[in-house]
Amino acid sequence: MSDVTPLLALNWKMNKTPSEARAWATELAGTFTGQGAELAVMAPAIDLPGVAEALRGSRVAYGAQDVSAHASGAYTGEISAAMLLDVGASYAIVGHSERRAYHAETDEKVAAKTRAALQAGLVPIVCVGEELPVREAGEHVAFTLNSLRGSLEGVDVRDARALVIAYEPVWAIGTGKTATADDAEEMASAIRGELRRSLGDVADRVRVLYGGSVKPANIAEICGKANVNGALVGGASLELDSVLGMAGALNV
Ligand SMILES: O=C[C@H](O)COP(=O)(O)O
Repeated sequence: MSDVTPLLALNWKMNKTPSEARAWATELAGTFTGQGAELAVMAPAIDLPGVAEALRGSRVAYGAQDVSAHASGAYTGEISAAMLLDVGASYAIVGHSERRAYHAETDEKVAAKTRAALQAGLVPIVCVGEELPVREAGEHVAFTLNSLRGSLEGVDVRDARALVIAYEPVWAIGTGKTATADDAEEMASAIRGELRRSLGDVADRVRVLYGGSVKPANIAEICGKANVNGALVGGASLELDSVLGMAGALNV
């Protein structure tokens, strides 16, 4: 593992009511000691005020699962970066494959959200990754890098901590099929190369995460690879024991 502090980002997706989220976060705050990794809870937006209160004074960060491309105005149902920052959020997932698939989010839209987050001072976790037929055709690297370029159109970052990239092969999400650690490293390394071309040396310290059926039993091997700086976790992020197990496995 490199000297970049790994990020363990917990994507609850559409799980946990505000009461459940607050109780869970209270328990986490009392248990997590900050073992060698940064931990961030990516909660449903409506859960965030309660999560914020529960995590106050702890070493756990939090964020949202999406953010509007717009700063304010007539965009019914959307939540702006400024609103998220106001409840103390540090991160927003952008371009998750479920948003791309179920909400028709294109790379262009993802780039607009990424820019909006960055302009406001919220760290976007920009997700890219291929579907199974693309991998089977051997085109996964070219596809994912093309998507990354589109998702970062117009983005310029000087501080490596301002941006996080998550490689999530769609075929490994919620399926129990994990990419091998070598698969994750192949793509993370390619992503870093692309970031170097667009951002320069700052790319060496941008965190590149892997996501897709990560759990306590496989996180250390995957995140032990040189270019993998943590994980974006769905299913295994819902239970406290499993989260503490993953955080412990990342202890460096
Ligand atoms: O954002 C997280 C990913 O979609 C991975 O989900 P998963 O860990 O349930 O496979």
